[in-house]
Amino acid sequence: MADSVFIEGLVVETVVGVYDWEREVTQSLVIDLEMAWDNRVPGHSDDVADALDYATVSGRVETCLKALRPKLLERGAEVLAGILQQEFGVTWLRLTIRKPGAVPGAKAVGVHIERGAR
Ligand SMILES: Nc1nc2c(c(=O)[nH]1)N=C([C@H](O)[C@@H](O)CO)CN2
Repeated sequence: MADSVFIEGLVVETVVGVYDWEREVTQSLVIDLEMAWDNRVPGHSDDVADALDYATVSGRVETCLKALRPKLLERGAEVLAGILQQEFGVTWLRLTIRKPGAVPGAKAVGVHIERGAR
C-alpha cells in the first residue's frame, strides 16, 4: 500500500539552535512530511474522520516545535516522529526539517528522517 498524506513547506517560527544567541531569537524552520495512510477508506466514505487530517497534523507540528524549542533539528524531528506515530497512528513517515539561512551560501540545511514500516 503506497498511499500517503503529505505536508510540504510548512513554516514554523520557534527558538532553535545550539548557540547562545539562538536561544534569544526565533528562526524559521520549514517542514516537509509524508505519512503512510490508507486513503481508500476516506476515498469511499468522503468523511474527514477517516482521513489523516493534514490541517490537524500541521497544527500539532507547529504547537510541538514552538513548545519544544529544540537545540538540534534532530531533536525536533525525533519528537515529531514519536507524536505522529503515537497520537495519529502513522505507521511510516518521512520527515524533513530545513533551517534556511543557517549556513551562509547554502539555500538551506537540515535533516531527513524516516521512521516505521509501510
Ligand atoms: N546536524 C546538525 N548540525 C547543526 C545543527 C543542527 O541542528 N543539526 N545546528 C547548528 C546550529 O544551531 C546552527 O544552525 C547555527 O547556524 C549547527 N549544526
